[in-house]
Parts: sequence; C-alpha cells; structure tokens
Amino acid sequence: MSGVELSNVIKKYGETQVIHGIDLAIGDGEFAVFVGPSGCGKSTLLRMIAGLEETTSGRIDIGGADVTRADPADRGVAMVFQTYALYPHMTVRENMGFGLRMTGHPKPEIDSKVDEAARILQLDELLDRKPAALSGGQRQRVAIGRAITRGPEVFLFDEPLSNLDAELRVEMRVEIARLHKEIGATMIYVTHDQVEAMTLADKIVVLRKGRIEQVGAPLDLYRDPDNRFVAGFIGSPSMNFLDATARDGALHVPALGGTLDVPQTLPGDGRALSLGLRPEHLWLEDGDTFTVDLTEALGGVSYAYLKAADGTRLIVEERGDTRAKIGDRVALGVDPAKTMLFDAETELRIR
Ligand SMILES: Nc1ncnc2c1ncn2[C@@H]1O[C@H](COP(=O)(O)OP(=O)(O)OP(=O)(O)O)[C@@H](O)[C@H]1O
Repeated sequence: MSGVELSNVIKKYGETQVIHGIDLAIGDGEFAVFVGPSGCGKSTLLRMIAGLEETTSGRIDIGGADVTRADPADRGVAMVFQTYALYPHMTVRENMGFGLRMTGHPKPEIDSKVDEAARILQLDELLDRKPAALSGGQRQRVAIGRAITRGPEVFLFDEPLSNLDAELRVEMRVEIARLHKEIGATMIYVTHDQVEAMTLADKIVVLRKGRIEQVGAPLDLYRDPDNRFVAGFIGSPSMNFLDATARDGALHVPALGGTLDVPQTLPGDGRALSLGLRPEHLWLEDGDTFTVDLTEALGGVSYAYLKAADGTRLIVEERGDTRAKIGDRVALGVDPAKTMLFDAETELRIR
C-alpha cells in the first residue's frame, strides 16, 4: 500500500501563502501529473511530499503512514530532478548505487540492484562511464536509475525532461511510461508539457494559484472540464473563447455576427457568458465574418488564425494543408454539440 494522501495541506513562506488547503488522494500504483501555470505551486507541492519543503499545516500520508514531519530519507520516496544532479567524478554504476551505499547496504546487493535498474533503462553498456561522457537523455536515465535502485514506494519527478531536446523528450516519455508499467510504483510528475501530462497520467491534477481546479483522467478533463480555466488549460492549441450573452432563449455571439443554436440550457437573464470552441472542432466555410490573420502548416495539421470585426481572435485546426491564405475572408463552421458554455464571471461550466 503506497498511495499518497494530502489533507488540507497548506504552505506559507512567511506571510505569503502559496498552497491553500489541498486535499488529494493518489492511489497505490497510480501515475499522477501536476499541471498548471508557472508559479501555481506544482513544484512546491511535490517538494512538500518529498519532505524537501516543510509543510506549514495539514497532513501528508504515504503508504498509510503520517509523514508530514518525517525526514525525506524516511518517506519511501525518490525524486528525479530536471537537472539530473549526478556526481561528475563517479561512474554511472557508482552514481546509481550512491543512495544505497550511503545507507550501508552490502556491495553484492547494491550491484544486483544497479544491474537490474540498468537492465530496465538499457544502461548496461554505460555503467563504467562518467556523466560527462553521456548524452542528456542518458544522464536523465541514470538519474532515474538512481531512483529505481533505492526501491522507493513513490517516485517524484520534477519536470525531468525539460532539459532535453524534442526528440529525446519523446523517447524518454515513452521510457517513463514503460517504467511505470514495469515496476507499477506510485508516481507523481510535475510538467509544463501538455503531451506528457495527457499521455503519462492516470490522473491529472490541475492547479491554479495554490488550489486544485479539477482532478481527473486526461480525456475526462479534455471532454468534460468543470470550468473555463481547465477547459483553456487542457488541450493544445487552447480552446477559443468568444464573448456571448443569452437573451430570449438564444445565444448571441457578436464575433459570429448573430446567434448560435446550442444544446445547453441557457440562463435567461442576459448574463455574460463565454462560448468555448476547441480549434479541432471548427472548420472554415465560405463567408465574410472573419479575416485570416496567419496560417501555419505543420504537415499533419495546419492552423488558421482568424480575426473578427470586433477584434476577437481564434484558431481553427484543419487536417493536412489549409487552403486559407492570409487576408482571406471566411466564416466559421461550428458543431453546436461540441461547444462549451461558461459563466463569464464565475467561470463555471453551464451544462
Ligand atoms: N522560498 C520561497 N519564498 C517565497 N516564495 C516562494 C518560495 N519558493 C516558491 N515561492 C513562491 O511559491 C509559488 C509557487 O512556486 P512553485 O515553484 O511551486 O510554482 P510552480 O508551479 O512549480 O512554477 P513553475 O512551473 O514556474 O516551476 C510561487 O508564487 C513562488 O514565487
């Protein structure tokens, strides 16, 4: 049993509160990913679980034991950092066995654990090298290997791939997913990267300003966000938002130059709303409502950036190449069943 449970966890630096009472349960063997804008408290929360930051109040349980005030070494966790933090004068083997040597494990046991981690991470050939003779991806693999040899109940990853180039990131992402399948330990992972969050997580935790906005499986958050923030944060490119109002049972959307028939139950009070449209659910039609501002062709998909007469901007994702050219006048194709509606003030979803 090595789930992680946070109960009303609070962090203050002096007078400044950065984590505002987080309740969260991460199940045994679950892969949880913390996402959120810069400064929302992802790393702080992870470091509190690791014991590298003191918890101001609240309680942290790992494997059913209260570890709120426990030393990092006594929590059964191992952390992997963005910067690898390898010892330059030690070989890969020595780096990977370092934690076990420090805790006085016998050499044969250390060797067998290092060999096992090296096998899992395909580092067998590199055990005698020093970090300077490794690529970035190999160094990160050693850092992960060092975590594996310690046999933690919980792995904590703080943006482990953000120093790698795009190709290596993909490779290591797949590697981490495989590692999770193979060893089945609980993992908590902080990232800025949408694709990492969507592909690695069993459960994504979306944070904003030290509070949880929503917790859920990646596709549940994408398909069924509770509020405008989560809708805008999950999905790439981000959801478009258009100002709208409901009057006399119709949704008026100025940027679209008229009303839109949507399946949601509209509030009848002329309240300010926000219409959410995912770029991948839109298409271009003949018409005169928008001007094409810019196009980007990525090969498999292309993006058309549109601007309405009232200045509203949005992105349309098309499959393959786009026929749109900068300066073209176009209309927007919208499937009403795929729209989302939010209260402009509370940001809550209207279903
Ligand atoms: N030692 C500190 N003293 C005061 N404030 C701090 C300290 N460390 C972090 N903070 C503040 O706590 C908040 C959360 O920081 P944290 O690094 O956890 O955010 P983050 O979500 O990981 O951001 P990023 O994605 O940019 O790494 C920020 O507003 C930050 O300025």
